[in-house]
Amino acid sequence: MTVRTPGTPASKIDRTPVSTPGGPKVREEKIVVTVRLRPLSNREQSVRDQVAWECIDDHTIVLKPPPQERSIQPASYTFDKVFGPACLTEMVYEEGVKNVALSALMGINATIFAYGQTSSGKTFTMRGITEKAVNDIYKHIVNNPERDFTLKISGLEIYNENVRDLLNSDSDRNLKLLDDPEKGTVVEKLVEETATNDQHLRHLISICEAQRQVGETALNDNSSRSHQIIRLTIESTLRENSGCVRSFVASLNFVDLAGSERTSLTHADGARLREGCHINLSLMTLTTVIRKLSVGKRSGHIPYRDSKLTRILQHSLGGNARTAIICTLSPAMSHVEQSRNTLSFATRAKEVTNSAQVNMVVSDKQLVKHLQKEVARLEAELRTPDPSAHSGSDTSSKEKDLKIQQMEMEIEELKRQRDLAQYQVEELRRKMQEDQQGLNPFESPRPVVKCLSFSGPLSPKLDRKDLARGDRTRNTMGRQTMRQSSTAPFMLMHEIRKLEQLQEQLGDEANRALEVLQKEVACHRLGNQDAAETIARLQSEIREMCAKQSIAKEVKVGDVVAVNRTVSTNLKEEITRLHSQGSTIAGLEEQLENVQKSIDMLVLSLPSNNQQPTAELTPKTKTQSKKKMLPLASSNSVNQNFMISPCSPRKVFESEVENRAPESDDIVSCEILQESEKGTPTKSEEGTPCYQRSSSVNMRKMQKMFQNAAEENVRSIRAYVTELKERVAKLQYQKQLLVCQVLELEANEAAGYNLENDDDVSELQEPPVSWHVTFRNQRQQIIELWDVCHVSIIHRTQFYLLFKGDAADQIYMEVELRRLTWLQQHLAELGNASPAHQGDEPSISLSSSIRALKREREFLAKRLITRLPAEEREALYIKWEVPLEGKQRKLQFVNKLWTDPHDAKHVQESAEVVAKLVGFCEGGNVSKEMFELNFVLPADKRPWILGWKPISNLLHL
Ligand SMILES: Nc1ncnc2c1ncn2[C@@H]1O[C@H](COP(=O)(O)OP(=O)(O)OP(=O)(O)O)[C@@H](O)[C@H]1O
Repeated sequence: MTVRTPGTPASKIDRTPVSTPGGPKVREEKIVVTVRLRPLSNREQSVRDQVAWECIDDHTIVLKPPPQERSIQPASYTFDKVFGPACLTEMVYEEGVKNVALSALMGINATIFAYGQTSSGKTFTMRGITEKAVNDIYKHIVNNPERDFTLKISGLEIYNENVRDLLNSDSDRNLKLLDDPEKGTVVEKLVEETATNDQHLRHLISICEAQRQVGETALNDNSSRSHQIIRLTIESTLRENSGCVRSFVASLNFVDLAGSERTSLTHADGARLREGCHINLSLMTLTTVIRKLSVGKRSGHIPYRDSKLTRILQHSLGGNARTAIICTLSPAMSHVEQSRNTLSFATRAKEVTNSAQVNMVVSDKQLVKHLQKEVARLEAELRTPDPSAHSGSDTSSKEKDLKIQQMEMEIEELKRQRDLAQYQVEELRRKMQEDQQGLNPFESPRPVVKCLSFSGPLSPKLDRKDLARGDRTRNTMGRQTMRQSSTAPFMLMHEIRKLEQLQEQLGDEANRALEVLQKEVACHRLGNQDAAETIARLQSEIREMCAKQSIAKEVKVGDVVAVNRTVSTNLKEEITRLHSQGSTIAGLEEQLENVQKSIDMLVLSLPSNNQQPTAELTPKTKTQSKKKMLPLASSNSVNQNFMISPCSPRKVFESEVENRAPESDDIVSCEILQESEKGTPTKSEEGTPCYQRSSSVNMRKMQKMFQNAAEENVRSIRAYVTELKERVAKLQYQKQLLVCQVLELEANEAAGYNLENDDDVSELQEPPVSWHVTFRNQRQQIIELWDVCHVSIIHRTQFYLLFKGDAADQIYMEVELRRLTWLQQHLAELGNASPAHQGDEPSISLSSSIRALKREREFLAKRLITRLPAEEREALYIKWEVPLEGKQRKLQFVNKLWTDPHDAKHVQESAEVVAKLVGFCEGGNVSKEMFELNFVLPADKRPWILGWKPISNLLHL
């Protein structure tokens, strides 16, 4: 049989908090500490020992040394209760521990300790307390007939650190303590007897006491030489018919400790001395545990395991139990020091907090009983269908229906999810097939990744400002390129062809956009001959461009593979051809830029931009506005279609033909409309046909509608052109990337790598790295290269804020990295030599980069005043450690930005500051379009942006 520790009184425990309405779930409670001062013993009286202590009230005990004992300082101690020599044990029980002891009847573990020096009255007190508690327990049982109570008792003593069973007189052996993950510490094979009644219980208790080790010392004829623990386990359940299967279960421990003793006073030797040592040692551990617990449970390690006593009583010390300690004192002057120690222990114990809970248990036996009853009831119900039970079955059938409905819905949902998943798989498969066929490299970055991106880790970290390391990076990149598939050169050419097809497509789209715009202008009848002419000119240029491209198109993609034996020659030819075509893309960009300008002009001329509110219009302005407005409305149908699919002008035009009436008809219909609204034709100042204005409300409404439609049309075209521009920029980027790769291949070839015999490539191949990791590595490398190459910090900020690891950013990251690597190499080769001139622009050099960066920092320093309020500036100076009294603080501050590429926080904060100064973050809309990737010449040329231009010049793009 196994006794359970107080924290785990039963095998299947479902602990629920102490039911204190409105109170905390776990009852946190300090240990109840009382002091009992016994009368002077006969022995003490016989040696004329004097009384040193006095209980001055119910809570305070004071040390009052007699006048002749001048060396002893008076002292006062306060506790939950103090009991003087005249107090009976009953009072100690009633007022000191009863509450705690009887908690066990409600499922709360409880422990009552007696602590004190030898012969101070512990055993005397605990015997009385145990007796009183047993009385009360049985009184409670009698008073609560609705509950079934089971009382079990076990008794053990810890003698010389051995655990002995006090109910098993045959067993003299040391019982083992076992650690159970669920129950805590358990004493193996400890006898547990079930008490049949109070008499039986008392008898069992008396057996325990009789078994206990007692010996005579100089201070006590019957000195307890061991710590005794009598444990009552009380389990109570509501009686059978209640159907309740949960029980309260708790342990009530009566702990009579052996007394601390001084060998000098007990005159112990031999066995007594050995006992005394063990007693003192385990009490010392108890004191340490209490001391540590008194300063808080989280005060580090609590040495419960240092003695068997503290191990067994762990739950009573700061755990799941209510605990009361009675500290017993001898009043004798001769024991003042020992009594002081006891009071000091008591004072510590007052500060220890326990967390008691109600222990509920579901016993297997009860559960089986309950289930058997339930089964019997259901069987009976089935046998005799009772009409009253019918309504019940109706309810349950309704519940079933409801459940079935619910399940059907769940099945439907699951089916839907399955179909969706199947569809997604199909989509994925289709896309993969498309990718393999290389249908459209723009739609997804995947083909680029497959053919162009690095698969291995990037080059090692660059040392700051170490241009000489360019070689290493270059070689690493070269090797990385080499690690790509041996078909890389063919794939490159394949990619180039695909890009060209795309470029052609873009040209087509731009042309269509222009056509739409031209029609819009024609309909507009702005009289803006210039705009119409410009657009016509642009159209013819684009047509010309398309014609040029068709010659190049004659080389089919498939042909590339056919000529794979002369890879190097082909690549060189490709480069030459690309160089010759470089201006085409630039031209396309420029043309689109012009289209946008034309649109801007249109926007400026729209009624909304120069029209006053109708009520305030002068007759002249009214005439003008009407003149502009009506034809625009007539073309509305075209542009509504255009708005639906701005990226697919082919569709737009098809529907345009179907839906749109001739322009002249539109005008006529407008005229008719106005005529019918009793307007009179008139002439404008310019003498162009004009339409009668209507003063009616309907006419005003119509005007408003037309105006809105016109604005919408222009906005749509504008958005479309912007998108085209972005796509052209992307195309440019991809082309650059290809050129970079071709250059690298050439360089590698020149360096002796055998492109066509790449047998050991597989050996070099490294496991694929996830895009996220690659992105982080690439970004870090880019940041370091920016620093090394003194790249514009505005550019750095733009790039840093724009590309944050999106899958679609791969190509941009690679191009940036390649450009920078190229630039680093170029700068290293050039050193500080005077740069050669490329056309009108001087080629970039290290010193020119540094100068440009310096100018940029000066510009940003000036912006500090206009962009940031004084308080924010001051805060930044403090944060960035710019001396408050220093000169040129603005420049000092800006000079600190973007200076440490290895500090991620510094980089982030630098980017944030620069973004604020330049105004990137305003409105929170940082878009890729906004940056235009620096391939389109910025309208607002700043010296720092020019820093990039020579790179493209050097690449002849
Ligand atoms: N409150 C009291 N009133 C009268 N007599 C008392 C009281 N307390 C203790 N005594 C007597 O004092 C003597 C010693 O008491 P007791 O054996 O209980 O001390 P103890 O602390 O258990 O000692 P030990 O640690 O050596 O076992 C006993 O003879 C006991 O009857």
